[in-house]
Amino acid sequence: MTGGPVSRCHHTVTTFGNKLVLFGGIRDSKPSNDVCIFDTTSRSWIVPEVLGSPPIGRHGHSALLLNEERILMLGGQGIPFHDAVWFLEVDTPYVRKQSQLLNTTVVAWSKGIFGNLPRPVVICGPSGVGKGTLINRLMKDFPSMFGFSVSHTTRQPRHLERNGVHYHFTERSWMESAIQEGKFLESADVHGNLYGTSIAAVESVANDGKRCILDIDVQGARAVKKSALDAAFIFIAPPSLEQLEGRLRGRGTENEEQIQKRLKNAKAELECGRDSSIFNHYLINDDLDECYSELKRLLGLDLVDANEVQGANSNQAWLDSIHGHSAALVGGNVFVIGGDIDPNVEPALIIIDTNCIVGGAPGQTTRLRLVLHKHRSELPNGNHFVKTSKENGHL
Ligand SMILES: Nc1ncnc2c1ncn2[C@@H]1O[C@H](COP(=O)(O)OP(=O)(O)OP(=O)(O)O)[C@@H](O)[C@H]1O
Ligand SMILES: Nc1nc2c(ncn2[C@@H]2O[C@H](COP(=O)(O)O)[C@@H](O)[C@H]2O)c(=O)[nH]1
Repeated sequence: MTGGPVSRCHHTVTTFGNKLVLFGGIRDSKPSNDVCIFDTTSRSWIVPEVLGSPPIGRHGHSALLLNEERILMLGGQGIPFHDAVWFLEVDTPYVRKQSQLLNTTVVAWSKGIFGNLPRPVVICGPSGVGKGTLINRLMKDFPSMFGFSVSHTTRQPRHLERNGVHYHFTERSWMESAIQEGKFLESADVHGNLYGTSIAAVESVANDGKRCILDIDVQGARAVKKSALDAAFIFIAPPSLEQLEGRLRGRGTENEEQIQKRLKNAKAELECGRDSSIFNHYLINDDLDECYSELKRLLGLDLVDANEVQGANSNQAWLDSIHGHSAALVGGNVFVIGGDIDPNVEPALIIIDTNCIVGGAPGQTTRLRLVLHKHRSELPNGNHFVKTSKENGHL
């Protein structure tokens, strides 16, 4: 409990049960992204535990409670179209579970996406099979399309491995606490070290509008399968255990004891790779070029020219820097009226359908749908469109 949030203006306050959820505004002359909750029964302020990567600070945005479980935050001055919709989950199953775990009030951020994002891809297979080689090639050929989920690990960095690029190299005690705090999507003991995918790692790729690639072991794949992340699962197998051993030795990054441990674990992993309740696809990495072509085919890239691939989300400029507008919810449709979209552009009417949204924290909320976007000049009766709509009983 505190005496209340720092004073501000151009924020939003949304009613949720007996609580008021305050977000954003100009605070200390800067756009803020903090969340404070006022309990109207006890008349006291609560500072919640905020999970997920938050949006950058904003003011002049609007906020609406959807289905008594999440608050849609829309726009904000200077906020680009691709960052305009965020959800603050206040009572979803994920938030309820985390509240129980952490024994405190929890809210969680999830970025809103129009349409479908391609599913994240989990690449799995025994150590030395060539996962990293295939993923590096994919990232090099399609840099604007794919982003790598940088895992945390307690193992020592290899020669040329960079912290924050290949892995976040971490102390076990730090990682164990972070896992307890719910910051990891999955984690596992692999070949004697702790590895894990943080929620932030997956979110950071998705927030860049890219398709996330996870290179994780079979225990991790099992855990991700059970999570809210709707991913495609691909298992990569070697042509033989002898060739796997040859590749591991040829790589020259492990000592004899570690090689033996990895080869021993490979046998169980190869059995698990055949489990069709987890893996959608099974590839044998014999000839590298052939395996890479097959991987591209599975990902729908076989007919795509790597040089022509652009980033996602290119046609939503109608939400660019929308602020000072008002928004109302009717039957799952968000009606956005007015607002300074751009000093040179007149106010508009925008209708966004939230009825089909899927996903949510930890991760993004997708399948938002644009129903209508009209400039003032395109609306009936020019300046009086709100009055006219009231008279007609609909917008
Ligand atoms: N099809 C292939 N034929 C021969 N060598 C290969 C093939 N694919 C990969 N390699 C080589 O095998 C070694 C292991 O590959 P890589 O490091 O990509 O494996 P990995 O599956 O990512 O292993 P880890 O899980 O331990 O990170 C590398 O030296 C790589 O050049
Ligand atoms: N469950 C997870 N497994 C992971 C993760 N990151 C990597 N891995 C797997 O560990 C082994 C060994 O990797 P190495 O870099 O030490 O050779 C390999 O199978 C990886 O796929 C993770 O975040 N979670």
